[in-house]
Amino acid sequence: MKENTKIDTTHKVITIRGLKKSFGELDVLKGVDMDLYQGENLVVLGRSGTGKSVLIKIIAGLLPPDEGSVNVLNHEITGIKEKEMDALRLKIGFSFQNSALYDSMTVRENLEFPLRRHEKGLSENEINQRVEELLEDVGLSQTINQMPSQLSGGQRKRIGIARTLILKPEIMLYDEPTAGLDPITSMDINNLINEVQQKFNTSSIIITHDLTCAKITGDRIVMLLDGQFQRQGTFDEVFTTEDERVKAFYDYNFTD
Ligand SMILES: Nc1ncnc2c1ncn2[C@@H]1O[C@H](COP(=O)(O)OP(=O)(O)OP(=O)(O)O)[C@@H](O)[C@H]1O
Repeated sequence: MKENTKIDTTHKVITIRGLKKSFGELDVLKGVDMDLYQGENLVVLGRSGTGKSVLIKIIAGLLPPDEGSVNVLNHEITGIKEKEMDALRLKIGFSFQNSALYDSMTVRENLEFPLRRHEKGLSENEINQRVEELLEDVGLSQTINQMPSQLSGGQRKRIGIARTLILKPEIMLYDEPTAGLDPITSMDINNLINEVQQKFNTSSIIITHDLTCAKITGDRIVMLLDGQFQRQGTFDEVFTTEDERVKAFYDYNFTD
């Protein structure tokens, strides 16, 4: 069970009602309702192809919903104007499954990049300070002048998350944060996700099929099955069920 989280259940940062999304004949999301509270880590679990990535791409304004309401930080994103969405996107940190660093840039340059692009008024001193502070926060100050090719997979992932954090997002979206990492490195990333929650007071959605990640990072878990959220609660609540689809997911996946 997680401790020390500062969740404000009176303040929703995302509210989704009746969200539907299809691709041609394929109905992926068939009426999803979801809330994300201020300061919460919400884990979305589901098998491959159930629409987890589609869900967070809709939240990030990268895919349009077909039906329903998606409210993010008090902006309804159905039919939102591109300019308003661009401004909103800056408050959403999206850590992609394969979020690649720029190979030809050092760690410092990788972290400077979003700042130079989106916060044009900053002095060189301020840029240096933001980069150095953030590297310290993610425990990788020593890598500042290294190239991505010189980092381990876990370090690259950490720097990728740091690059997302540098714009101080209010919401973090993590798409399969532990995919392709060994169990020890995965645990390192799980811990980082919790540290980010505590230090930056972000609200996060973590999509994963890694149950260890779900258990460690999730204040609340929702399970996407057949296009809808079928189970939600704490980790133990979600898996205390006779639903064979949920039990199968647990038995196959969990190694603790
Ligand atoms: N832009 C798109 N065009 C057509 N089909 C799409 C598109 N994006 C996603 N899909 C389909 O929607 C379904 C859900 O995809 P999604 O990537 O959300 O799955 P997922 O739950 O994230 O799976 P995984 O765990 O494998 O990443 C898949 O069948 C996928 O092929």
